[in-house]
Amino acid sequence: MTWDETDSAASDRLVAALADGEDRAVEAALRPKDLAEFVGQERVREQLDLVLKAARQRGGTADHVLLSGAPGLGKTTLSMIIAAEMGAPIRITSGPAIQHAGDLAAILSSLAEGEVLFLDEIHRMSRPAEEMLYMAMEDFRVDVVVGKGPGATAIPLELPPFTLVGATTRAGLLPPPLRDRFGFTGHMEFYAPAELERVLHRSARLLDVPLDAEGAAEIAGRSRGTPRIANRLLRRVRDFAQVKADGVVTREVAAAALDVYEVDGRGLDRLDRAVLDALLRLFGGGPVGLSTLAVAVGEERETVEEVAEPFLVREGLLARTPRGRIATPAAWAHLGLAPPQGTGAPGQQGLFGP
Ligand SMILES: Nc1ncnc2c1ncn2[C@@H]1O[C@H](COP(=O)(O)OP(=O)(O)OP(=O)(O)O)[C@@H](O)[C@H]1O
Ligand SMILES: [Mg+2]
Repeated sequence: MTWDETDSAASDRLVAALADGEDRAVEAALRPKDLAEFVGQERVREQLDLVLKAARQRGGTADHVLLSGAPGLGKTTLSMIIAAEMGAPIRITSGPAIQHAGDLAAILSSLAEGEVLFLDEIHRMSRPAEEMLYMAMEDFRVDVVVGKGPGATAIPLELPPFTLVGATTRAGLLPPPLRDRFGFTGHMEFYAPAELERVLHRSARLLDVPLDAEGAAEIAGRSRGTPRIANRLLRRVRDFAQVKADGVVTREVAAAALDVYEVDGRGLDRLDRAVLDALLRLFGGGPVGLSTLAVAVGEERETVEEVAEPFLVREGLLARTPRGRIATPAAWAHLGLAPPQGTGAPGQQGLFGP
């Protein structure tokens, strides 16, 4: 099971990073339309701005762009911005949608000059399609194979210059020859709270939700560094503000709403807290094996490992060690528990300083 699949299995979570049905319905409306409107990612934005400006000055087509980063950080949004900034049309497809090289040939041969081809989940393309893509990216040419067996012939087909924008949540899975053919790679980072506050104010304006500065800060702190999650939490808080308060999203309203949805002050949900709680209360902070921990929480091993742990590790609450999972001092503090006397649980001595 891949990380993407487990995350989608758990995508009913309010803090899931992958898009759910409601997200897809509203995201188009919330997408920034140009680079200036795109919040954060300063480095990627600045570099991309140069790439696009230079291409425009030359009157040519922009280099191929690879965007990598966790779900919900703005890869699709940025691909559309690239097309808009170039004044070019965009064609959208994805790795899993391209089963055969012929599917890709059909798309490539119908591109207009300068068109942006957005290839989402590019790491999930089939091998033959990938090989066809190498040549298309480099030489703007494909070989279309006609016929079968010994009589088969390859007919070269010239393509108009186009810009490939590839997106991937797992850049490490891309074969190097593919990665090397991108002129520019932008790695998207998780967003700082102040950036998420800007995303939230912008979305609130578009959705006509009265949101004050402290309300935005409260939601931002619970959004796991991810604009998609911030926008989703904003919608739930809006419901609460409308039904239980006077419609205005203040710090109190946001906190009360997200407490109802069991998303805590740091963005942990019920599953995340259950894992930490078991680790601390039942196993004294560890080390404990993954399987044992999963049984204690009543979840599958994979769910704990792929769904809950990545964020806990990122937050510095849990560490994976060869001897098992251990809680950090921050985990004890977060659940309001006192660590065992001394330097921590057996086996943890010296791991976190004196
Ligand atoms: N920098 C940003 N500024 C404002 N809003 C953003 C930004 N990045 C993302 N968003 C918002 O977050 C939502 C999710 O972004 P997007 O769909 O581009 O993510 P993604 O990286 O393509 O995710 P996935 O990996 O699941 O395809 C969009 O609705 C968009 O409005
Ligand atoms: Mg996307």
